[in-house]
Amino acid sequence: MSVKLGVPSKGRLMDKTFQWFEKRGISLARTGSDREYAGAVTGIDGVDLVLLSAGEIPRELAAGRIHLGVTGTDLVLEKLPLWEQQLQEIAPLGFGHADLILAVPKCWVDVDTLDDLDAVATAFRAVHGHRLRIATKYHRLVRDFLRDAGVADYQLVDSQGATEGTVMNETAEAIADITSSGETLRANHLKPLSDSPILRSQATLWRSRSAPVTAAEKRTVEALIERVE
Ligand SMILES: Nc1ncnc2c1ncn2[C@@H]1O[C@H](COP(=O)(O)OP(=O)(O)OP(=O)(O)O)[C@@H](O)[C@H]1O
Ligand SMILES: O=P(O)(O)OC[C@H]1O[C@H](OP(=O)(O)OP(=O)(O)O)[C@H](O)[C@@H]1O
Repeated sequence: MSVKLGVPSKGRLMDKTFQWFEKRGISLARTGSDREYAGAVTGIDGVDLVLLSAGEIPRELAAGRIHLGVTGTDLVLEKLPLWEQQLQEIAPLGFGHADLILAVPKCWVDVDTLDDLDAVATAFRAVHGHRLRIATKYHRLVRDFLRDAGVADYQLVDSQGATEGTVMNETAEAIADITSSGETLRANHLKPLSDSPILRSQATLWRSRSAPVTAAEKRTVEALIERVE
């Protein structure tokens, strides 16, 4: 048996994760054809690379099907309410920085803060007969944040991608999504509320607290952590 290391299977997170491990003398590589999700680890013995969707890595760690995994703080906090009992944070990786924010149409000139949003949400319900819709895939984080801020007159609309387009498509009035450069918000005529972000996220290496390990695998996990910390 080997230690399983889960890494995002595509895009910027995968490339930067590979570079981060490479700098620490551990080479991760995809093997096979472009479309084959197979990989290999060299530079340390007894570790298997498991290529996964970034969004599924928290669940795989919590279930103990992988021992170590790289994914964003946002995805862990959204998907695992009791994450500290299930995972141990090993190291922030210094990339994949993004803020989870609430954004509204730029033309809402009187709405800049959560208090403004609260006022608009109440008025919106009175005028339209339904609650102001916020599109997001971060249901738990947004709900908790708005509850703590005392905002109640809204409904969440599920959006698993292209969330900034929902306002233009008239399926939501506001959005909650990750932003880094702000380009996507600007291109879709949205502005973030000026309050602090709901969450600041970055790519992080996590260890599962529940993955079963033999004595040899435990030594491998600890050796890998020592190499990268
Ligand atoms: N523009 C961005 N800049 C930096 N990090 C980002 C950006 N967008 C998303 N991320 C981060 O990348 C991680 C993966 O994002 P996301 O869930 O969108 O995955 P994905 O690329 O759609 O992949 P998959 O569909 O396979 O899960 C998240 O932790 C997120 O915070
Ligand atoms: O602030 P920016 O630098 O413009 O980045 C923000 C965008 O990046 C992510 O989308 P991604 O490209 O992962 O696609 P998605 O719509 O499928 O989530 C995120 O969901 C935003 O849409």
